[in-house]
Amino acid sequence: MITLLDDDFSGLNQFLNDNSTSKIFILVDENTHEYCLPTLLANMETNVPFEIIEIEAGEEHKNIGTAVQLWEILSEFEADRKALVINLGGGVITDMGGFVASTYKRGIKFINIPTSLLAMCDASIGGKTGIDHQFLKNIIGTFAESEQVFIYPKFLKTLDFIQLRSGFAEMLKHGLIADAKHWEDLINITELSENNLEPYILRSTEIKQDVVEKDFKEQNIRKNLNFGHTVGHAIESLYLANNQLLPHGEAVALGMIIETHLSYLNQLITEETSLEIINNIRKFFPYVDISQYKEEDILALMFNDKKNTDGNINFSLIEGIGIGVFDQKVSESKLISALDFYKNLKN
Ligand SMILES: NC(=O)c1ccc[n+]([C@@H]2O[C@H](COP(=O)([O-])OP(=O)(O)OC[C@H]3O[C@@H](n4cnc5c(N)ncnc54)[C@H](O)[C@@H]3O)[C@@H](O)[C@H]2O)c1
Ligand SMILES: O=C(O)C(=O)C[C@@H](O)[C@H](O)[C@H](O)COP(=O)(O)O
Ligand SMILES: [Zn+2]
Repeated sequence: MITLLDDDFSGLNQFLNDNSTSKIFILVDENTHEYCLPTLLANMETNVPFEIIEIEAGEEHKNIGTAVQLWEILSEFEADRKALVINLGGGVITDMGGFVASTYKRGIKFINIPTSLLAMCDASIGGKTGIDHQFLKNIIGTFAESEQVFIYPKFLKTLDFIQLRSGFAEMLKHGLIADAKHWEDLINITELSENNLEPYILRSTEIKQDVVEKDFKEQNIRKNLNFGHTVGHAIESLYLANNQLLPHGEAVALGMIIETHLSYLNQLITEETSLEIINNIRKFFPYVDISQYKEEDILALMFNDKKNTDGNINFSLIEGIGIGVFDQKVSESKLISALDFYKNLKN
């Protein structure tokens, strides 16, 4: 369940009041500690004792080392099965906090209070939790639903532009796979800002929630939400492995460009439609340099994608604006040609 929070956080307080909880653990990173926690603490009304747990910000900390630290902290504080974890942060916090909560003592309750655009529109919803391992994205994880998601759009006021744009990529994805009108609305935004984007957050959450309700464990239609991610995750992994920063959404934007071109090469969309999509994505996103990575390394990572079966890469592509299609096979030559297509966009 997704609840939009008013300034007094009454939706959250109602939840806390209705649930019998032994102790609350609020998970933050250093940024959400500084920018979001004060608002939460000023408005949260509960007699339940709470602890604040801070981890370092960034994808490079979404790993087993941090998970171990968090399990140990829960254990030191004798968190029992009636404890509640509040994940206050971006997708790293909601993925990691959800993973830790869903595995500690075989699962304790958690709620998500997303603070980045990406987490509000995508990561906090749908129960995919996880951590990266050996630079493979979300390779260890669980499907575990949060008790509730509480969205307070005003948290976006302190989010920087790069992170805002990163979340915008997932919103574009929602339009491309499920709602041509959402896509149109988004590409007509002239300047990305929290004010201009706020009206469209709700639609993205609806699209995500609707897909997840139909296929929680990603057996079929949920795979559409992975559009742009087969290539995107491979590139994100290579950046991570090389200690370079590439926000998730930028990797997804690049992935969507390449996978849109693949949709054209597989004759699912016309060249005209593919160029319309690609030009619009490029209006918002900078070129990501992938020339330093070998094609064989990119392909090897894609062969470890979670959607694959029987040694085949299963792409989630589009067969029109607003129409996702999953389990699509692509020949290796088309894949290489799509990577080359992207490299040639550099100039
Ligand atoms: N589970 C899912 O369905 C799902 C969906 C999409 C993405 N993800 C995952 O989400 C992660 C990306 O999430 P993200 O983009 O939110 O990254 P993030 O959590 O790293 O947040 C981005 C940066 O913004 C900062 N930040 C967050 N909220 C802020 C605020 N209100 N003010 C100031 N700074 C703030 C964070 O501290 C961080 O430095 C990736 O790990 C990705 O794999 C998961
Ligand atoms: O919720 C989903 O399903 C998605 O695919 C949403 C993606 O935006 C998200 O990045 C997700 O974490 C990717 O999942 P993965 O299974 O490919 O790790
Ligand atoms: Zn994503």
